[in-house]
Amino acid sequence: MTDFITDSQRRDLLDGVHAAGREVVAIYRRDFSVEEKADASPLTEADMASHHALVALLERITPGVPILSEESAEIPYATRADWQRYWLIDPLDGTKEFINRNGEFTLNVALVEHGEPVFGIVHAPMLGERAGEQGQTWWGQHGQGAFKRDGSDEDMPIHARVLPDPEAEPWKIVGSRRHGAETFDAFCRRLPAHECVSMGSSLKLCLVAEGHADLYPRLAPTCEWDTAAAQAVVTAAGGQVLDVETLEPLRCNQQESVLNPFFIVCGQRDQRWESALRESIA
Ligand SMILES: Nc1ncnc2c1ncn2[C@@H]1O[C@H](COP(=O)(O)O)[C@@H](OP(=O)(O)O)[C@H]1O
Ligand SMILES: [Mg+2]
Repeated sequence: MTDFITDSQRRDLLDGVHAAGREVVAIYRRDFSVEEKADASPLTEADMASHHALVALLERITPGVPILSEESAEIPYATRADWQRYWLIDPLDGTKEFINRNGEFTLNVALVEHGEPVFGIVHAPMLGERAGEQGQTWWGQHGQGAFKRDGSDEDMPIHARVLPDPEAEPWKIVGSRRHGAETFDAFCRRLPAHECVSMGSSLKLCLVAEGHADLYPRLAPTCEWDTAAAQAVVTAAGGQVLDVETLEPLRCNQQESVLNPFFIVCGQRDQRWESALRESIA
């Protein structure tokens, strides 16, 4: 459990992430330029505006705590390996969804302690009834639980749900709009009765955290900043984010590479999906 983030710091962080979200929304609503990064992935003005806003916020609230952002990731492992505690951020996850203007993008801020995401905020400024003003926000903190804000500052507790009897209620499986469709289908074919839903960005993990989805198998690459904030939400909501090979929780900052192993997000472990997973990745 982290007592590093006090209630007042958390309030300031949530306010600051919302302010960064409003900067992103202003860009979303006008014409914006799209560049290509070295790895051929897109970069917009909004990614950089959010990056600068979040870095300034974190430096103000927790001076001296190191920050690793998708947009300033060139910090060698020799330096990062000594970090006991750091902020890991993805200023705009789902950049392609942002460009397509379907609203399924998020701002992601995680506090990682000894490799474990212990606190996280995921903010989707263009979702919900007050899209573009308050949007929707999920946050979780070890020892405090997980919560959703939907259009207001009210924190509603959320929980990952117990897997239903699939004969009575099909399992809900969430997958990416763009990545890993073949392996996702191979896994789903081996499951009992289920329904699939597609979603962009770290919102997929939030759906499991709030009990709107049962499983999110990610059998395609992601980076640590894509998942850390939402992993903190999922675990605080009673769920898990597990490496598909070891079924151990994902850890950050364990090596030079910031690539995650393939993983599955669940409310709880269950033999039925574990055997489907083993067969589909064999
Ligand atoms: N080949 C690859 N290697 C690493 N990460 C990848 C990847 N292909 C996609 N991703 C990650 O997957 C995220 C999008 O996932 P999804 O399509 O499920 O929403 C991207 O986030 P960004 O939008 O922040 O770049 C990106 O980080
Ligand atoms: Mg991302």
